[in-house]
Amino acid sequence: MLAPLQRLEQLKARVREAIATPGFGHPHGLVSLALELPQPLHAAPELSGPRFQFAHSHRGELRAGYGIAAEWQAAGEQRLQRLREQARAAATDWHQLDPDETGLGGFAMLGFAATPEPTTTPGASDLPNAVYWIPEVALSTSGEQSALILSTRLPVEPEALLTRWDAWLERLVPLLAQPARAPLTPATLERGPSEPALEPWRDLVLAALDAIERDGPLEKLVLCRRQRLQGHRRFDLDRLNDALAYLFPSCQVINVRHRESCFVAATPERLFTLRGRRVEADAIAGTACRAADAARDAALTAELLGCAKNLHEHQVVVAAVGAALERCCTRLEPVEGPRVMQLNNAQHLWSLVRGEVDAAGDVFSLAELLHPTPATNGQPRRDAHDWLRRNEPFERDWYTGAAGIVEPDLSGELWVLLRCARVAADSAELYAGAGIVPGSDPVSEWEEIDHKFAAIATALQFA
Ligand SMILES: C=C(O[C@@H]1C=C(C(=O)O)C=C[C@H]1O)C(=O)O
Repeated sequence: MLAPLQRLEQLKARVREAIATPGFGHPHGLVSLALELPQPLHAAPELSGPRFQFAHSHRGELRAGYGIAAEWQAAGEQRLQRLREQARAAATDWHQLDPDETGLGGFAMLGFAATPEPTTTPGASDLPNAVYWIPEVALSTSGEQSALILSTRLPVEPEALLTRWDAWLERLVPLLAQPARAPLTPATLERGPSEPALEPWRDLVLAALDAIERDGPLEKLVLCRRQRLQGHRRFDLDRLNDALAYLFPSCQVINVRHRESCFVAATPERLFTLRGRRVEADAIAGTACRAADAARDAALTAELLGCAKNLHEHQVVVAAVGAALERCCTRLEPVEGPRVMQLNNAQHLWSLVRGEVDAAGDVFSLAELLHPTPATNGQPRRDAHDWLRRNEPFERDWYTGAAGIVEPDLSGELWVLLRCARVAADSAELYAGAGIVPGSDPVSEWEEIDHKFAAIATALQFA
């Protein structure tokens, strides 16, 4: 193993050396070059242009990408099947070079909006409906091992590639060694109106309850709100990432920026993890707030575990996740849970559903089967989707979509896009929702969503 590469000039020399090797001479396909970095990275520094980040403090994991080496976009009912075909074709011709034996390599990001219909509201989104994206430059940290990974389509002219990659290294490498910056004085953020406002929200919840209680298939609907926050300074993504990692160390801190605004989330909920043939999915539904006083907090936890309405809301999700996995698994393990997942601003009922997928299983087929779960949409899936399309006052865009890292063998992990905001310059739009089942009360659900908004709102104050 080579000594850790600490300086820009060393990395540039390594890149020049690598570009001259046969790996770059293939007449087609993709090549990724991984070079060892000396220290674990906790967050990916901000650079202008397209970027994404997935950072998980407790796990000590970071995956980030900048620029676009290759990407495929899709919308409509077939969006995941179409991306799957393209990802499969790309995977068969993707050469991985790992001269430092880091064990790390090129990867892609898969992300998609809540629903496959393209947005109809002008300006509502600057993210593609669904995208499979191989970044030109990536950072990867797993435990103590870190790498910088450069990827390109082939064939490529070596001198042009070297010029391009040198420019990336010059922009990025000096930022990797920067010490954490001192936090800013928390800013006052002005709350804009909530969409819907309280009265129309009450009507919406009552209409949902009516639809559920009528003789029909609907068992559960998840309704959401949008809240605008206006800051007095431009939000700083590095500081926002630091604050989210500090406040939510057990959540996945996600950023995705394709064009202008940055979609940011600190989500506790995995859609699934697929490693080898083993799949693990979270079922999270049923929420209580936290209390500063330990005895009160324990009482809230006990209440949540004993609340029939929350247990029913949770069970609907467990059953749907189990049924989805049954369709692609050769073996399912007994469900683990519900237990309580505690976050800074909320606590949730949480169960784990695990199994072994059949030979056809990959991230795309699992995403198709599992997304959206009744945790964010409702049950049954199609009826809930149609009801929400007719009744929700705005488009969800990527909120309650999913995103994550896909390995070249099409295994990987996707996260449900919750506790999120679309951040542009000095303003942010926050999205959050709550599950409605018989017994749900409009005002309690309104307050539950306020607690969920607090996840990103608190971090934005320090950005
Ligand atoms: C829809 C959201 O959260 C979902 C709804 C929950 C609930 O209603 O109890 C809990 C966790 C999430 O699955 C959100 O945070 O926006």
